[in-house]
Amino acid sequence: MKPDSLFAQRSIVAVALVVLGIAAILNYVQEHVRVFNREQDRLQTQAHVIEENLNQTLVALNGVLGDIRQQLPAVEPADNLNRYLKTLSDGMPSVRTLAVLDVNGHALAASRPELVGFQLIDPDYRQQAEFQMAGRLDIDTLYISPPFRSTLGAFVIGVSRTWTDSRGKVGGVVIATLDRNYFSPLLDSIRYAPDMKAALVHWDGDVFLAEPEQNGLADANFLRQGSFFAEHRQSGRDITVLPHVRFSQGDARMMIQRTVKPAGLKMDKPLVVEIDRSVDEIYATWRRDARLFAALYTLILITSLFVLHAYQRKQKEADLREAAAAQRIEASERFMKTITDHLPAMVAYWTDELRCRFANGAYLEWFGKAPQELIGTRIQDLLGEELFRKNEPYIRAALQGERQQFARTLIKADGSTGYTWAQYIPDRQEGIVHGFFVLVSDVTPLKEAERALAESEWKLRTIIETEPECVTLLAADGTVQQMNPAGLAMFGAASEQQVAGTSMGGMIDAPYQPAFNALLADVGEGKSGTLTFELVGLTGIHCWLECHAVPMRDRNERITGSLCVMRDITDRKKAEQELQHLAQTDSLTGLANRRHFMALAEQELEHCSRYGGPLAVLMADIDRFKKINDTHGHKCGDAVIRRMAELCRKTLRSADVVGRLGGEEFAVVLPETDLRHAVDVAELLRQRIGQAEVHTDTGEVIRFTVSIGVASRTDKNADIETLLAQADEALYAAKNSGRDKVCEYEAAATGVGENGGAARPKS
Ligand SMILES: Nc1nc2c(ncn2[C@@H]2O[C@H](COP(=O)(O)OP(=O)(O)OP(=O)(O)O)[C@@H](O)[C@H]2O)c(=O)[nH]1
Repeated sequence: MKPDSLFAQRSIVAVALVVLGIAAILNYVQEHVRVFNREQDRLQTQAHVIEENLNQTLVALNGVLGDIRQQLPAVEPADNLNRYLKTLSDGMPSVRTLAVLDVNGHALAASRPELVGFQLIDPDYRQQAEFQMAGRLDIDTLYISPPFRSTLGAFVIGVSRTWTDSRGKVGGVVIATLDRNYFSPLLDSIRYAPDMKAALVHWDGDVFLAEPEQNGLADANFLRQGSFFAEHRQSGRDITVLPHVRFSQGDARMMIQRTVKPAGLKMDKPLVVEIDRSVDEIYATWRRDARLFAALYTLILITSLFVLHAYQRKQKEADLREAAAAQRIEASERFMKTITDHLPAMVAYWTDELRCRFANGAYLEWFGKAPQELIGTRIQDLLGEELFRKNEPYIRAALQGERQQFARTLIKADGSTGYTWAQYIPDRQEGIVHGFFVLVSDVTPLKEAERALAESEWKLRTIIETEPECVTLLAADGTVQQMNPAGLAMFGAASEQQVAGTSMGGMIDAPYQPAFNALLADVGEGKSGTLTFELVGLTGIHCWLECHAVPMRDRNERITGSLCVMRDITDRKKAEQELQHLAQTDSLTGLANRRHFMALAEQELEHCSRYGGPLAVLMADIDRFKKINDTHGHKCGDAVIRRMAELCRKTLRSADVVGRLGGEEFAVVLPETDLRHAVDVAELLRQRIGQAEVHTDTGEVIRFTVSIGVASRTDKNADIETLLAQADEALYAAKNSGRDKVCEYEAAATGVGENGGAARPKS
């Protein structure tokens, strides 16, 4: 809060308090005047009540005294007069005694008969009466005596009129004494406050009656030089109001003095009613209210000052907090501006009235504006009508609280085409949209990169789709995601949908599936590998594929699957198989040649060694084959050899391994066959060969025989060469024993065979 504001607040409170104080003071001054006027009116009214009563009394007495005076000659004797006076006196409660006095003051008749003959009048009053009687007599005047003590001791005022005898000579006075006991309650009745005093005073200053009764006051005389009473007398006014009199002792008082002198009544001296009240008591309520207000005002003053002080202190604290917050906001705004100015994007804020409130450096630069030019500008003016019309739906939607994003192609200031990606982000606070943030990114490089990427993708796709090899993408679980047309053709699929989601492992032949799964597992670990396998496609086409698999990774280098490039190697595989077949097969007989036979024999021997079964070997050689050749020609010799091979195939089991070791020599491995059964097989073979015929082109029939050596595996450590050598030894024995024989090899050779070797003929 500014010092000016603090001062203003203090001034306002001070002025308010002063105004309140002045208003209250004015009000209390007015109230003071009102209290004064009201009290003055009330005192005057009360004085008037007494005056009226006295007026009536005096007028009535004047009449009564006049009546008595006229009746005097008629009322005789004295007793009758006494009764007459008593009757009149009883009818007038204010009158204590009615009496007819002679000039000496002796009672000639009285309402109280006991007074007859006594001198009733006070000596002072008698002097006055005598004075009246001496010649200044006025029979029309009502004489009011000063208060005096009567013969019976009562304190009275005498009211008298002069009477004359039949000769017109003054005979005395007709007098009525006013009873103080009658006027005392009357005077007391007009006192409406305890502090109120009332007195009935004779014109000469003698006090006749005072309420409340005060010691000595009844006998006091107010007619002193400079007294208030003397001033009232001298003023000649009927009424005197003294708002603030102070006696030598006592409090200040408001006093009313009223002369009692009925109009039309001739009196020698009037009476005076004097009423007064204590000024302190008159203003007691006012003063109490004023004190109360003063206390209240002081309380209000202190409270106001305290509240103001507390409020201003809180305001100062709030100001400090606000200033700190403003500093933070300013720093934050500076920070935000620094950030936004370095952002490779245009940032701005538009209010709900579509006026710019903030724009970063890039935004200003794009539109070529300075900050002071742009802030407050209408968006229509900045964008222009055409662009505004295009963007207006997004603007309206953003102001409805919906986030907007859209692409826009713009012509830049330098004339080049720029691509932007705009976002309108509503500024929603407590459900109300106050404006929206604009974030515009220049995506021209991205667009160009996208275009280049699209071109690259198109090229790649073209390559893949025209690639004669199968290119397929597999998911991490080995299912097909994508496959190019060449791949679809290999797998016999009509469309990509037919294979999409299918397990690749399930599509290849069962024997290769473990190896293929192992390959995918390796790829899943980041390795690459190659596998050749056979495949029977969906349409039943058989082919050989060579698959090269590499891992596929996402942008985080996470392996997401595998890329498999599969080449159809069926032709190559067939050629290889053909070559292998040729390399392993004897071209004349189709049997395994020596090398292949030896390999197969090794396998069988190894199997036998592993599982512990028996195994036998035959060595067969056509007898005197040279002669056949020589007799029928080499071609017929070949036919004999082929027939020999045929008979071997027909006679022996498929599990038996037959090979042509060279010329007319054949070897056979008989798995799971002991020597005895091997000899039987050899014998059967010998017999069938012996029964066979080969027809030459010339119609001749060639018959031939064979010698067979049999050896069985008795020594577990014996290799195939040893066994063949043993069988060959038995063959040698068969040859030597006359041919067309089967000889078995015996380990403990004792005279076996014709040459005494370790073989002996079977038959
Ligand atoms: N037609 C033909 N003859 C062959 C082939 N290979 C070897 N020969 C001949 O087979 C003959 C083998 O003769 P020999 O080794 O002397 O034995 P043999 O005449 O059968 O006499 P024994 O074995 O003792 O009964 C030779 O004359 C070879 O030229 C062949 O592939 N075809």
